Amino acid sequence: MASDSFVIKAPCSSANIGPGFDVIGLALSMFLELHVTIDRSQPKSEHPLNCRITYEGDGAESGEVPLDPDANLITRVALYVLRCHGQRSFPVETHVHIKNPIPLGRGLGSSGAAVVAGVILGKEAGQLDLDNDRILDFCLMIERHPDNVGAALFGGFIGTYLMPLAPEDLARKEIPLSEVLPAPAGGVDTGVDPPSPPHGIGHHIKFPWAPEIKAVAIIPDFEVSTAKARQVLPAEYARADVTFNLQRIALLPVALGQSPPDPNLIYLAMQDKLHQPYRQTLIPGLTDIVKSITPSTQPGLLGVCLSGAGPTILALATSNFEEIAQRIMDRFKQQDITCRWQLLEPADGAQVIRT
Ligand SMILES: Nc1ncnc2c1ncn2[C@@H]1O[C@H](COP(=O)(O)OP(=O)(O)O)[C@@H](O)[C@H]1O
Ligand SMILES: N[C@@H](CCOP(=O)(O)O)C(=O)O
Repeated sequence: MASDSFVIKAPCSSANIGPGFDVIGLALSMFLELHVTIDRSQPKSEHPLNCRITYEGDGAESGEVPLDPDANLITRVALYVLRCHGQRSFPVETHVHIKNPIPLGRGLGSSGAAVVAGVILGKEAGQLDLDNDRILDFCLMIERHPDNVGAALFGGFIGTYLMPLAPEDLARKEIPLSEVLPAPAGGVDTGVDPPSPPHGIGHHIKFPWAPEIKAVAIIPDFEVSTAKARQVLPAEYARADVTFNLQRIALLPVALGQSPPDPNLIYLAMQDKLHQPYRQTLIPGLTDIVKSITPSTQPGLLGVCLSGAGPTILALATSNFEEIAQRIMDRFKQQDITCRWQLLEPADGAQVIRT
């Protein structure tokens, strides 16, 4: 086909949902879109790596998202996929228009959606035969915790897990990120082939979700990078804290699938001792905010947790969404933090729409 035009759509996600650190992910109804046109009839391109990027959405005014194809996360990921298949650059002439409403660095999986969309962009641009399991392998070479990319790729409410790999595959999977996505080279191809992912790194299982449960995202006006929010976590945990989370993670998927939902069970099942207490250092008042409302003090509320690595707070509820959001925003206000809120619901996974 001489020219091709399509939209890649990937949802945002809320990871962990309390006790499910690096395991549980929930795809939600806010979507990154890549509007792509490829004109293969052009003899050559004026753009580095044959790709022009335009961007609208979160961070557009601050210029936080680079428009160089070897600096932008989405196109770097796509180039990684292309180069693993012997293609050194995008086809002449590729235009990627990014529409991104997902707030950057807020714990709603903007990077997970970007990585999933980037791998699919590489697949489509390179006309590659990659199924979703293989797409997940590529995603996991970049975003190494599977909860966000799993949710963005497969959609819905999921549990994710990594498989034990043979030693040579493990070494390949643990290759430093700088070798998978080399530092921006100013459009110059270093000619070095990147390491291809081992097969079957990660998998997922879908959990049921009771239709009356909605997600209220309370989004503070500051960023916390996921990398920084992982650095504050301890290397080791007390056995009692691990047991506490195991007991709750065994309840969570059952509790959120039951209709009608049991608010007290869900509230209990969303407690965590493995990541939220430590992230309080980056999110002022976090522990108090998470504990500030319960189903007995707020009708409609089911549970509250940190969304991903934060700073967004996720409240699951069946009604009174605005009141719940306002109560949490008031708590943040006591810390001089302003927020906005958005009502979201579970979403399907990434898709390609031909235009
Ligand atoms: N649509 C996008 N286009 C390009 N880069 C993006 C996009 N979305 C996210 N990123 C990159 O990912 C970073 C945020 O990732 P991260 O710290 O993991 O936070 P989160 O995934 O919780 O939003 C951004 O600063 C940016 O570098
Ligand atoms: N399990 C990860 C999830 C990070 O999610 P993000 O949306 O903040 O990128 C973690 O808790 O670090």
